Amino acid sequence: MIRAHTVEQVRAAEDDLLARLPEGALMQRAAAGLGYAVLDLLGSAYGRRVLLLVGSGDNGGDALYAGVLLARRGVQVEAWLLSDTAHSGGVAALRAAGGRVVPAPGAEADAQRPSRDRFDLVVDGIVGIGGRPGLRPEAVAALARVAGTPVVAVDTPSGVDVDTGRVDGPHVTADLTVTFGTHKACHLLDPAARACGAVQLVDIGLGFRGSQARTSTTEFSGPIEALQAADVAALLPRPAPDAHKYTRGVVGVRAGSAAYPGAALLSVAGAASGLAGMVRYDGDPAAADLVRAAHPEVVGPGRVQAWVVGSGSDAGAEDAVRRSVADGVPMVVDADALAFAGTTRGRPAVLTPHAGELARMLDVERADVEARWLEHARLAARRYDAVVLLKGRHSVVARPDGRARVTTTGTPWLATAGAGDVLGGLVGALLAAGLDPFDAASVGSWLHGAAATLAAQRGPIVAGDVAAALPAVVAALVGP
Ligand SMILES: NC(=O)C1=CN([C@@H]2O[C@H](COP(=O)(O)OP(=O)(O)OC[C@H]3O[C@@H](n4cnc5c(N)ncnc54)[C@H](O)[C@@H]3O)[C@@H](O)[C@H]2O)[C@@H](O)CC1
Ligand SMILES: Nc1ncnc2c1ncn2[C@@H]1O[C@H](COP(=O)(O)OP(=O)(O)O)[C@@H](O)[C@H]1O
Ligand SMILES: [K+]
Repeated sequence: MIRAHTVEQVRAAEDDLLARLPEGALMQRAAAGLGYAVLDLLGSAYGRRVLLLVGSGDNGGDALYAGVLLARRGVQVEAWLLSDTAHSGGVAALRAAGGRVVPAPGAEADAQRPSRDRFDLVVDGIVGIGGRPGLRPEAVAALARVAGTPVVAVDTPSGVDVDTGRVDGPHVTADLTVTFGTHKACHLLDPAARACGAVQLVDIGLGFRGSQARTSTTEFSGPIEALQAADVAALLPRPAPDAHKYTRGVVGVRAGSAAYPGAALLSVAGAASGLAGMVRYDGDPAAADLVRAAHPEVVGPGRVQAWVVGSGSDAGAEDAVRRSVADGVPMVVDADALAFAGTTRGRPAVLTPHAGELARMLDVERADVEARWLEHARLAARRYDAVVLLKGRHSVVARPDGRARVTTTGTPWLATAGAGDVLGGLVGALLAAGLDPFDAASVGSWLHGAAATLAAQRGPIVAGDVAAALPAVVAALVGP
């Protein structure tokens, strides 16, 4: 499990460790991890040209000492200091290792112009966890001079809001972010996560004790996690040796309509992933004929352990929600049914809006949701007293108490019509199999993204391909 920690928590953990280590040891660990990551990306050292953008703090210090490691291996390293108080030990060490140091803008810098504007790679050591969101003009100007060059961000892409994943104003967009000790929220949550590129964690020995909530300071707070393959494997329902179809759980689908029969098929395809014992379809008769033709194992209405409601339900959504709520079993509320999500209060439920649907549910603009994914998912979870799975590039699953998980599997090819219907069915199957709404939503979202990535290896995908790839993803996790 990846757990993001706040800046405050990182500082506290760092204090514990600093007290036990010789001065500078922690920075050397970080810089070594960073330096080797840069070497990996460069593929070779001798004669390659790397630019360090160095701010006033320890983030710049990490960049400078990584530059020392690179210079010793034959990389031509140049550092542009963006402040006249850059890490002095790091500056001296880089000079001693043969690196070129260009002072901060001013009289001295005018006398010593940067050697060139062409580099193989830029290391962003402008600011890390000590940075305020946004960039100062000198940083913006320096980045503009090397636009188009691959960027490795030190700890965080400078300019993003580390603890919320928000992006207000100019920021670095990296190809790789090398972070230290633990992930931070900005590595998981969009839009900041998009600015990170790939994220590599370097272990520097930081330890985190006690509850994460301990040091939380905002009203809507709580741990932020990202499931990994092993976590999903551990949570996946598997048939007991003496299982029969009813003990494995029955999932019911109330989706699709005469106008949208395809939604019934796709919702059922997600539910019929094999993770529950049986699938029932209870919807439009014409859609039911199509469902039976495509999925002969699907049966008609009856008792279920979870309902999936709303994908393509059209005018039937309100009635489908009402009848499902009356059953008292956990439910997935998707698409057309989200307009009636208020009536599920007090029942275990997973609401699965995309950003536009969540904006309507909260009466805000879609752009607001897309600027602050976590905050809006948490707000909706609390307001609707349900688990909210806010779908997007990095989907966010939030509980009413603020705990949240971010899905990092997936591919942009998944942005295809009907993909959400498959997801709803899959989450319903996991609910029916006995997972609680938070686990069902986050495990389902992880599997859905992984299945899309697998299917997309053969080329562009449609929603049905995602459902078809689910068994192979499950097999890779838990074996046949
Ligand atoms: N905390 C830890 O556990 C470790 C931290 N290390 C490094 O230290 C970094 C944190 O260092 P610092 O606390 O010195 O903080 P930073 O280096 O992130 O920023 C320091 C200073 O930058 C200036 N600043 C703030 N916002 C700015 C902006 N938007 N534009 C330009 N300048 C701005 C401020 O004067 C601030 O004090 C981490 O991100 C990491 O790279 C590592 O060396 C090792 C371990
Ligand atoms: N850019 C993206 N990268 C990865 N996954 C995406 C992206 N955009 C959307 N998705 C995923 O694709 C699915 C789309 O679902 P949804 O918006 O409900 O579409 P539909 O209503 O057509 O089924 C969601 O699971 C969402 O997380
Ligand atoms: K940085």
